[in-house]
Amino acid sequence: METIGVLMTCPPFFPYLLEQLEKRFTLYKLQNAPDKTQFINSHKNSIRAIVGSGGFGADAKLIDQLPKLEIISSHSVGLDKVDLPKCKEKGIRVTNTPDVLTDDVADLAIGLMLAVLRRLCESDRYVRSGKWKKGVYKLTTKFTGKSVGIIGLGRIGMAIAKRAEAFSCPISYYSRTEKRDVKYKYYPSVVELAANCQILVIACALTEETRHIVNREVINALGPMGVLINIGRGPHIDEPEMVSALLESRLGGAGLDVFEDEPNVPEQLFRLENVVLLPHVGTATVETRKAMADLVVGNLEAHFSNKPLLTPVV
Ligand SMILES: O=CC(=O)O
Repeated sequence: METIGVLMTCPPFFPYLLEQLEKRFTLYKLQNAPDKTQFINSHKNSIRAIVGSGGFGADAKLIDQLPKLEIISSHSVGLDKVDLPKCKEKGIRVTNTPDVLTDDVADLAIGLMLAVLRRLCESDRYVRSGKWKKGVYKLTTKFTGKSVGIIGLGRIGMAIAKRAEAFSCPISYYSRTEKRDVKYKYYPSVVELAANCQILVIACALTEETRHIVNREVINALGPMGVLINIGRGPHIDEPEMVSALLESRLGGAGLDVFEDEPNVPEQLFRLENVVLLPHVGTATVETRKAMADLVVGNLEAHFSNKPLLTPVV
């Protein structure tokens, strides 16, 4: 294969992906460039592909700057950082990494439910700080049997439902339309879903329609005993509203893997023990990140050898 220029818009965070790309392509690492505009200008005629991630994609401005761009291969399932309409308009192909990460993200959602209700992080801190020697730890809340409401019943939402069922949790969901072949209870609005579950999980894609899908009204419907879990994207939640609700005890707790302005997390949350905060690690296992990297590279190889893409979106 001739040497093809690939622009990596995400930080070179995963050595395996880097190695695989560098073996096959001429890699331009945008995050390492001191002057990004100048960097793009000097390489724009060589760049035929972009590799991005959940946090770093390609906006309309970047796409327009690259006259030879043919494909964007994202190391993520979420494509909210890629301007999809622009890609469609210009005939640029887009791929993501679905399926291989579903288990990890669903596992983490259940982990967050357990961590919030059973106070796993706080009780760990209790032992480490020596407080156990002075007295037993307080009682927590049972997880088994809690009703779980899922926003978005796609691949990840279904995998969460399956796991929660094993904990005898009644499952309900919200999605744009009711799913025909699903036995879980459907609510046509997120407020109704929140009012009828004890744990509300966000598992949908981030789009203009789902931005702030969890707003003040939804949070109030979930209520002071309710727990909010987010393994989707930060902007799914109106974050200041969630922070106020937690501070005012209008919301029972939260397990959050994602935030509106990562890696900045509202510091008021740091002192709340009913909140568990993770640094966007839903897919961050060695096994899954490798499988995602293989898909990123596989899609590029398929495209540049005129074969069908492995996981096309556009
Ligand atoms: O955030 C991770 C992903 O979209 O894969």
